[in-house]
Amino acid sequence: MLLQSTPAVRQFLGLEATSTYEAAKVVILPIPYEATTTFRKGCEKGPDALLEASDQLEAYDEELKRETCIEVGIYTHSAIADTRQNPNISADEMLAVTTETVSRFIADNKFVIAVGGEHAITTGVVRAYQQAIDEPFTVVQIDAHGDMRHEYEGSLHNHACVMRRVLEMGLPTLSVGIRSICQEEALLIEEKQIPVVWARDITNNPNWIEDAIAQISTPKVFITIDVDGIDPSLIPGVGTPEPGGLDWYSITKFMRRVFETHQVIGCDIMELAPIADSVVSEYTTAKLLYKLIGYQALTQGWF
Ligand SMILES: N=C(N)NCCCCNCCCN
Ligand SMILES: [Mn+2]
Ligand SMILES: [Mn+2]
Repeated sequence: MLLQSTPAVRQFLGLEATSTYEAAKVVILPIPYEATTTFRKGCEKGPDALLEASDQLEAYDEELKRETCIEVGIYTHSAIADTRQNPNISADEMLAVTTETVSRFIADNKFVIAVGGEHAITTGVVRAYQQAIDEPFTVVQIDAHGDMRHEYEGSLHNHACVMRRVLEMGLPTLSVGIRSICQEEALLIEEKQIPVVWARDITNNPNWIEDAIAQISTPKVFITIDVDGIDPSLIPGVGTPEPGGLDWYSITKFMRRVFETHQVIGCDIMELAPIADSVVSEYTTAKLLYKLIGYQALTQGWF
């Protein structure tokens, strides 16, 4: 059922595809939380910028040959842990409300896509899935950075530590697009043999997608996308841009293959920090989010 009245919360794709929460298969959860970003700030503005840009997306997906949003109800929830409203939200408060909110959506059998905000949020999202699912799942990370530091700038929940917290949950991981790590992370990756697809190897290996897929050790997968994993020439609006990132068709082809070969239980898209007078970062990120919904619909028989 499409809502007739204008919803109080800006909806992904605008009014073209608004669904009620009850009718929606997909719930988008804006989490404009920013507390530990280093270098360039602004990712607390990411969710709103993405939603505004999404108005300009075509409902029709020329790859899937479907109007995904018409066939798959998409509901955008109100923002949580909004540091624009309350800069003093603690990491523990953000994690608690994130886990509680995502848990509610999981219990309602929704496919959740959380939109940050800084990458530290992902700890709260993954906790919700680990509490809901009694089997291990692989956290597939798209990122320029390892984010495997034990702590950074005095916090265990710095955005540079999120994948260390995930590893501590005992979950298998696969990190893709990595091209910036510290010595501590290099030693950890070597010692624990953590699966990493290095950005530089992607350019040298035409079979990199299937080789990466082969490293996923569980049927279920959670995908966390730090948009700085994509090249800054495509998404310059990030906190710490690193050259040599994934291009559009690399990320979308990889995502489609992950959806085709594994059960994706949920996703998040983090670290979009829009640039004034430019829409390319938020538009590209919005389009990537829509592609994820399309691949889930395609592989789950929602079409
Ligand atoms: N977005 C991220 N995950 N960034 C990682 C933290 C930045 C580390 N800079 C280290 C600078 C040392 N001079
Ligand atoms: Mn990053
Ligand atoms: Mn990250």
